[in-house]
Amino acid sequence: MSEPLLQAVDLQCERDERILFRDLSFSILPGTVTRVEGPNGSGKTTLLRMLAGLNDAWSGNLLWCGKPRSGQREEFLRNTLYLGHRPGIKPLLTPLENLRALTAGRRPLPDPVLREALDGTGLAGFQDVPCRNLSAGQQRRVALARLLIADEPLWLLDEVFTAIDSGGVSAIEELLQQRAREGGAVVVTTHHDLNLPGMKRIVLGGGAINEC
Ligand SMILES: Nc1ncnc2c1ncn2[C@@H]1O[C@H](COP(=O)(O)OP(=O)(O)OP(=O)(O)O)[C@@H](O)[C@H]1O
Repeated sequence: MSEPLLQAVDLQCERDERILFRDLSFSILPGTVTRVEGPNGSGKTTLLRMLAGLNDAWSGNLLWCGKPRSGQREEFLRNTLYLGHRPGIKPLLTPLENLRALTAGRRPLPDPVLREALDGTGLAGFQDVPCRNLSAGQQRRVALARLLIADEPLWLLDEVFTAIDSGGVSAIEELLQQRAREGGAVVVTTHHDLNLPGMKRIVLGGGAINEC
């Protein structure tokens, strides 16, 4: 069996003196899609932000490729794509300008590549329109265009299906499976009825359970 990309050991997180989860252990293996499930407020976003290195209020251990993540933060960040539950789009910028800004710090790409990614998310004809004039689903699609050009092996995706129509959801499902087929791994939270073949689950709320 291949080595996990990410391993969580005995994670515990408390919010306002309430334990969200404890003794939570799981492995994220290459070639897998894992869904984090649980009711509103059970800690899905909190867990994803912990995994992404955006929240330090937790205890336990996280290993990246078998070694403590704390000692290899830059390596971890370089290999991880996190999309939060807000699209993170600047309303005054166009989709193209937003995508340029979102990718510039990591892997600057030429405009034709960015335009192709925006086309691929159904934004042909809207690439130069300020995002404030786009619908909620179109704004989400600007953020999702990153998935078409991402080379990070680990994707952490929080509620990225919000405001996306059924055709768009199917296209994203295919991208997640493609990342897994390519040897990457995806951890996703969603209230959508996502049911991919072989999908792993981490279930929060009422005592955390995991199946991976
Ligand atoms: N910065 C914060 N400070 C204090 N409590 C917080 C903070 N962020 C979240 N919480 C609390 O932690 C709990 C879990 O929140 P979280 O957003 O992780 O849940 P969730 O499972 O993603 O919910 P939803 O399905 O509604 O998106 C909630 O009770 C929330 O109020």
